[in-house]
Parts: sequence; structure tokens; C-alpha cells
Amino acid sequence: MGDHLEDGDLVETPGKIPVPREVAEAVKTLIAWAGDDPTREGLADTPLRVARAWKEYCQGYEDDPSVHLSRTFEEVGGYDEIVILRDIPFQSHCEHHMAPIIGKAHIAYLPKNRVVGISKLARVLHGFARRLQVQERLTAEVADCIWDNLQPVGVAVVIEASHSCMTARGVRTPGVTMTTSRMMGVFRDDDRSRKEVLALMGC
Ligand SMILES: Nc1nc2c(ncn2[C@@H]2O[C@H](COP(=O)(O)OP(=O)(O)OP(=O)(O)O)[C@@H](O)[C@H]2O)c(=O)[nH]1
Ligand SMILES: [Zn+2]
Repeated sequence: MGDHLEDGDLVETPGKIPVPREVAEAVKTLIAWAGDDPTREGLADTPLRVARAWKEYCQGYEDDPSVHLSRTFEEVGGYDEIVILRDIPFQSHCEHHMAPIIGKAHIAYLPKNRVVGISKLARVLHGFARRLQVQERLTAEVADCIWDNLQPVGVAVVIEASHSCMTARGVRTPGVTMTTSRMMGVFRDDDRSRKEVLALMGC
């Protein structure tokens, strides 16, 4: 654990990030294990592409999502109602199979004195989604990050997603979505507030 494989023998390609040779070799081994010939022409550069693709899928490890919430605005004309971002598409990968998780998130908070630029809520989501995840933890991490950094009156996060490890392999059950939610503050403690936010989310 904690090995980032950044030192050692690197494969350099102009304009692209270097790839440790052992990472490329690991992908080559995987291709052979899957049943194909990693030396055939069409697959020759695939190990490097896959290695770089995984760095991109997992870009969140280089992101501290709380930083996105450090810039807030206090001049909001006394606005003290729910702010909600609906249907934010995201992609992640499940930590059990490294298979795609594709879904959408609804993120809401009830501000106290200060708000954040709305794009930042999506940035927080992507910062945690671009890692190896389980949906429950992703949901909790997004909600906790907003709660800790904005100290609002309430936070609500609902995530609906389809897991390729269920649709494309294993039980092979397409069309199934998983829904998770985390309610904090007034959205957890007050029934009416929770109903209001869920109605605004269309849930
Ligand atoms: N709770 C939860 N489970 C997940 C998530 N992503 C994948 N899983 C499940 O993780 C479980 C892993 O089960 P295991 O029995 O260890 O692995 P497996 O033998 O590959 O299981 P199958 O998928 O049933 O073939 C599976 O049931 C997956 O559907 C997630 O985000 N949350
Ligand atoms: Zn999985």
C-alpha cells in the first residue's frame, strides 16, 4: 500500500505522462490472462494507454476536494433557502472489481450566511468519484466535505448509479440502479425539511 510507482524505469512518450514500466507490464499480463496476444499490433500500445487511462479515472487521488469549498460568498441578498444541484452526471470505479460506476448525484445544502459557487459542488463530487469507491462511501464523503467546510444548516446528497460489475458481469442484471443518501443537520432532524429537499431533487 502507498506505493505510487513513480520512480524507477519509466516509459516516456512525448506529450503524455510517463508510465512506470512495471505498470505497463502488469497490463500486458492482464491482456494475456484475458486470452489475447499482447504482442499483436492492435494491442502493442494498449498497456500504456490503459495505464494512462487509469491515472485519469483516478485523478481524484491528486485532488483535495475541500479546497474547492474554500472560496465562499456572503453577499447573497439574505437568501436562506435550499440551494440544490440536480442530475450531476459522474463516473467512478468500484473498488471491488475496478468496474465503472455510472450515475448522477443530487446535492443540496441550506446555507448559513455564505454560499459557494455551484460548480464547486460538482467539483467536490468528481474529486471523490475519481477514485476507487463504493457508492455508500462516495455519498458520505461528498456530504461530509460540504458539512465540514461550509458549516451549513443542512446537507443532503442522493446518488443514483448503475454498477457495471452487476450489469456486465457477475449476476449480469442490466437496468438496476442503486440509490444512496446522506442527510445531515436539518435534513436529518426535521421531517418537513427532508421531504422538501427530496421533492426538489425529484426523489
Ligand atoms: N454495497 C456496495 N456493494 C458494491 C458496490 N459496488 C460493488 N458492490 C458489490 O460488492 C460485492 C462484492 O462481492 P464479492 O462476493 O466479494 O465479489 P464477487 O464474487 O465478484 O461477487 P459477484 O458480483 O456477486 O459475482 C458484489 O455484491 C458487488 O455487487 C458498492 O458501491 N456498494
Ligand atoms: Zn464491483
